[in-house]
Amino acid sequence: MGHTAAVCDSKIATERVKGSNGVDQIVLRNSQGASAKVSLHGGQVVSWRNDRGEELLFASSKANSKASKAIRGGIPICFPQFGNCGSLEQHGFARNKIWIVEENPPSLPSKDSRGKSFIDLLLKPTEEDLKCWPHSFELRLRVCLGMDGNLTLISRVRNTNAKPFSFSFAYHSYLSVSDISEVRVEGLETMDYLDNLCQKERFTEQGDAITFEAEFERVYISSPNCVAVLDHERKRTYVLKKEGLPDVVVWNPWEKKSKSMADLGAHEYRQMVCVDGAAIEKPVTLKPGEEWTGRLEIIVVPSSFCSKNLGF
Ligand SMILES: O=P(O)(O)OC[C@H]1O[C@@H](O)[C@H](O)[C@@H](O)[C@@H]1O
Repeated sequence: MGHTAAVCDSKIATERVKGSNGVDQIVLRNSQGASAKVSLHGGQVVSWRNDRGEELLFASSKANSKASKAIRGGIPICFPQFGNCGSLEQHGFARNKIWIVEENPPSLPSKDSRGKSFIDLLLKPTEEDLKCWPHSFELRLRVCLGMDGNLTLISRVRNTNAKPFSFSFAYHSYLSVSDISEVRVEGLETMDYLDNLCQKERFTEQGDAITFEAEFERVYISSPNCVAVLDHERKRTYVLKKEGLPDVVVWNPWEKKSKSMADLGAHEYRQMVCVDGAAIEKPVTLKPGEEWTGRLEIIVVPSSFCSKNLGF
């Protein structure tokens, strides 16, 4: 992690450290000892720890250390394309670009800053980006760590072009779990989904909750704004609350696919599940000057708390 230097964004003191891929990361801390780390590579949250120092996001032991690649784990930002649905590279270019810290971004509601440690990042297209996606935009990301340790990501996309454009977006959130066989995703019952393992065919979720026993790759359409991921072994529940993000992606590569992924350890698929707040099925369209906001808050609670208080 080498060099450290103080970064003051004038609102809150944060720290800048060098990531193992050589790209700077911003460390956010709250007064309770929780922390989050955001890489300028991709605007990707690469670590989120609670006040006991436990890592809440999965990070692969074989994560690529090249500065040109997204890290396998954390929360990569997929923009302006999700997956391979388009002419761009898989999941779009934003996760592979170097973002900058923005000192004075346009204001956000006070709930997205009050009492929180936060950092604002900005991505604008380069000449190179404009050749493959000819739309001028500003993509802003605020990452906030609350007093309670909650993690909130707020993305804003502004059309700075003279013509409308459309895009897809996802917070590709790799949650750390004890073992995938212990995991249950609640809140997506009866929802329609596109199954990426069946040529994106549309089905309706029949089960009470999602459990995992094979490769899983679905986009749940127009899903509720609150989804819970329960880890029975750890008795820990992640609650994802989203705004402006109608869809939820649920992904686990399972054994065979993970063997083909050079940056994932042989059995590491068991320690992760991706549950993403996303806008995929209906791409977002912005007219010149318009702005879109997509907000994801992740809360971690004991599982007993969740079932009693969150209505699952
Ligand atoms: O390996 P990547 O590009 O980070 O993508 C990871 C996975 O992301 C998922 O969202 C896709 O549904 C999978 O098909 C893909 O393999």
